[in-house]
Amino acid sequence: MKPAVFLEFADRQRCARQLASDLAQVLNQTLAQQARAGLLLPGGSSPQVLLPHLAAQALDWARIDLSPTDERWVASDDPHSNYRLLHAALPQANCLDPRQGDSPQRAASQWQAQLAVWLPFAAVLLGMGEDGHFASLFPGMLDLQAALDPLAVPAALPAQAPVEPCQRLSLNLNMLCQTGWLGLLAFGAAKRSLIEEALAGSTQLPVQALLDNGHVPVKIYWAP
Ligand SMILES: O=C1O[C@H](COP(=O)(O)O)[C@@H](O)[C@H](O)[C@H]1O
Repeated sequence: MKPAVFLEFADRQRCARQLASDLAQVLNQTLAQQARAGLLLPGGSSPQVLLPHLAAQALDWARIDLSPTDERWVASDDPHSNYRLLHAALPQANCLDPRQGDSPQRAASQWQAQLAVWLPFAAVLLGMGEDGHFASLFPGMLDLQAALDPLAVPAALPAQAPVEPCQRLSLNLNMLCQTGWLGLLAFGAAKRSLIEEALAGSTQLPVQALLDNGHVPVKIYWAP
């Protein structure tokens, strides 16, 4: 497999512009060959600069199936909801709410079943925390190793964050790798240092497993 590619930009706007254009190219290529394209995007703060650029791309949004890579177990209109962020920014896409049941376990299993119909995804973009987590796969989490196993059955699972909102839903690493294009968006010096350590193979953090996934090379978009 090709190694990860590290793309460095002078500022966040330039980074977001290029990433939006690259995502649009992948999605348009997919839509030229099939009826629908699956897109997974992260929540949190990093995509907020990306989403207006992405919304401005020439894309047939009605044919794009969109889901967050992970979700906080809060109401879908809560300001912490990743679904809320994506749906508000890209209202014309078919945005799937991961809250598909009345408990995290039931929601995860329904969300997983619905995503299985979209496979393979056209593109998956991840964010990363300063603790090295991606999606909602946090260092020290119960069953983390199973969720990071590149040979695990592609799945959605209940997850736990060390900070509020603690109860999460996340896709496992192998579900996130069922894609033709895999990207990681990260801003700031602290995240850059972590990525450099992971590229050198010297961390035990979740992001290390992402970069070493063995399925699909990761394109890293970074700006200060
Ligand atoms: O909790 C989460 O954190 C990560 C990173 O967020 P950021 O604010 O540091 O960009 C995010 O990718 C994930 O989707 C989110 O649920």
